[in-house]
Amino acid sequence: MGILTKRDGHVEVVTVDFPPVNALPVQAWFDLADAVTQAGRDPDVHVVILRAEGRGFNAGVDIKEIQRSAGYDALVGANRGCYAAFGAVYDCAVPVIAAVHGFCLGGGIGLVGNADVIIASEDATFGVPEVERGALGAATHLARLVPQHLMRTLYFTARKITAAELHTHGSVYRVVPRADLDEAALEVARDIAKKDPRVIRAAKEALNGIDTQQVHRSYRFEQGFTFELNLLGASDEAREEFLNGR
Ligand SMILES: C/C=C/C(=O)SCCNC(=O)CCNC(=O)[C@H](O)C(C)(C)COP(=O)(O)OP(=O)(O)OC[C@H]1O[C@@H](n2cnc3c(N)ncnc32)[C@H](O)[C@@H]1OP(=O)(O)O
Repeated sequence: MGILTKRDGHVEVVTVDFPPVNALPVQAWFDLADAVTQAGRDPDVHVVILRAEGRGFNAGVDIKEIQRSAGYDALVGANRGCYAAFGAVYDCAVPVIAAVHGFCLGGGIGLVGNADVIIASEDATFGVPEVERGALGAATHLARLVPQHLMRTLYFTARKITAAELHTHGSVYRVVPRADLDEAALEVARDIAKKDPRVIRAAKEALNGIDTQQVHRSYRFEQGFTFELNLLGASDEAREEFLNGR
């Protein structure tokens, strides 16, 4: 359990393992950020794969941790941890390949939307249920996966979209059977790892440099509304509703 790392040649495989659903507590977001950043700093690493164990890739922030914590430390921590983890994927000095299975929700979209390549299994679904949780955020990242009006529709309705649908939009590169997911991600990773790492690192920096979307500022802007909704009490009500099963 935890954020685990394993080297496969020049590929660093970062695995998220927080049963039962990979809803990450505050510390795990920071640990994930550290693992991805450290991997990029290692000159022997040419590419990173981000994957998960268990029922789904990611269920977002640990809502229970926020609700059982007094004050706002866990809420602020979750927001700062997500900012750090999403940013680490984007800023990683080498390409990050997300290998997604099962559900990918909320914070999971933040990770995947900032990744360089997305491979998904046939069972994968993606969604941002923030409006039902009294939070805002990850629209920045969902907007990287689908066109604007679909992003808005998904955001306002909290509906999910399948890996196959994302493939039609070009954001998911390949959709494969669940049993083939790791190998499919490794196949792309090895292809990248074969190239001159000096060129690949320069290419990552160049692609970030010409990106029209300022992902860090954009997400930080969204987070401001999460804090407003918390001050209004709307967020607390939404989280209690989720935990009480309504
Ligand atoms: C910027 C980022 C923002 C965010 O990330 S906001 C949070 C966004 N995430 C969500 O809203 C996810 C909500 N969860 C779900 O939709 C479902 O769950 C799943 C699809 C992930 C899994 O569904 P199923 O397989 O039917 O399992 P289950 O019985 O619903 O959940 C198993 C246990 O996991 C707990 N759990 C699920 N999600 C979270 C979470 N995000 N934070 C804390 N706990 C969570 C449940 O409550 C339950 O627990 P118990 O076994 O004690 O009843």
